[in-house]
Amino acid sequence: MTLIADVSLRRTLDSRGNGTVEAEVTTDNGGFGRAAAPSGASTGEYEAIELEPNEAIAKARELAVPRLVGEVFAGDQRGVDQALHGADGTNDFSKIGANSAVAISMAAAKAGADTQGIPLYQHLGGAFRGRNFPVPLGNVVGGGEHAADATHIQEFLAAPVGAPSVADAVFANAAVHQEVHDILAERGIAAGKGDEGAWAPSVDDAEAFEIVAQATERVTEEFGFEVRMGLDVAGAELYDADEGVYSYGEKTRDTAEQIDYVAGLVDEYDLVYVEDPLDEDDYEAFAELTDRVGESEARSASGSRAAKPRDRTLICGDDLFVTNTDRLAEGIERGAANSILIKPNQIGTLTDAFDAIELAVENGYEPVVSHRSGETEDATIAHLAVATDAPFIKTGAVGGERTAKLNELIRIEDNA
Ligand SMILES: O=C(O)[C@@H](CO)OP(=O)(O)O
Ligand SMILES: [Mg+2]
Repeated sequence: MTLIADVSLRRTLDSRGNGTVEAEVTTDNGGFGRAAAPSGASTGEYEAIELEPNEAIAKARELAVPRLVGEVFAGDQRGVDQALHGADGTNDFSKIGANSAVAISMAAAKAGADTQGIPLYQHLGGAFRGRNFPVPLGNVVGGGEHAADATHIQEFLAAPVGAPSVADAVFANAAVHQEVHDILAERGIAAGKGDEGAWAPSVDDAEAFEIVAQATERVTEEFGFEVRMGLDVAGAELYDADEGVYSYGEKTRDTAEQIDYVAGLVDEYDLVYVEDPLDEDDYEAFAELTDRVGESEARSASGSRAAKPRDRTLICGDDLFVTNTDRLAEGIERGAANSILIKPNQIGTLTDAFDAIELAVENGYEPVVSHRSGETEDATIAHLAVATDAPFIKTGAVGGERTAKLNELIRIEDNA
């Protein structure tokens, strides 16, 4: 049986050098799972609450562990996650910390898979998953909250939508990352890297667009399949609510101008994906932009999810939805966005993340599974993306904590 026999928690390092929560779950028949919580920098205002790691660990030991050990089966993910909610008692995990909750939730899932001797994606998604793979969105240039003195737009993403396999896609993104470096060198621009391994040159956004467009064109040619471009604008970080404007250094844009600006970028750079183009409270502006650029002819004609996401521009809500079904339901109601970013630690458990994905898919919203800027070697999100048939995964292009997920996707593809 998969009855949980032990839950242990410790403080470990994340990729930024901050502490995080790592959980280990063992079952009475020897199943084992280990997982660690990631952490954001450009966090949404409505995310579940992350506590200081030692505090989160102490609270989880006191309140959650007794409800799990000898009480719940690791293979029963909803049971595990219900116990975590019961132990916490709030709607934002502010009592035990979303970092403790998500680490335990993911470790239990791995223990559940381990006892059955099957891969995690199969435990979470069932026997028929593993044929489709998500397109990896790779951050190749960035700034915002992830790097000082770099671009205002937080992430310029490579999107290898034409790749015949996930392995080809992963290598294409790494090649775009290298091309960007070469182009920067050709232009005599020095650049360090931001939190997610993307180049963080001190250039304006217009030059970054030029550079990334050139790099994706070169790689498209070299690899022989289409590599497009995407963005995470992280609009809430640019938005000044008092003034009602988006600030790009000296240059500001009001909401109507921001919508025009992003719609113009979609056309000019044939963007396949735009995340958080607007403020996290502005459902209306999201709806207006989605109306303008979110639908393609292919999608309108079929009206179903069967239309490939690459046929239209995904307008994705990250800080807007924070993986929360209530916020997503409001977005669906108001026609805001056509895609949702899925970050398990934003909501605290895998069950909540699954419920958000299910609601999204039922309503024609594409789920995009995502890492955080502060990461660990944990590769659960690779399995989550395959388990849910997500069309995209956003998990960087290079760097050990990023390649942990990318290489896991290659392994899954190889063995599936
Ligand atoms: O905004 C985002 O989408 C993420 C990950 O790229 O950043 P952070 O983890 O800092 O919120
Ligand atoms: Mg984001």
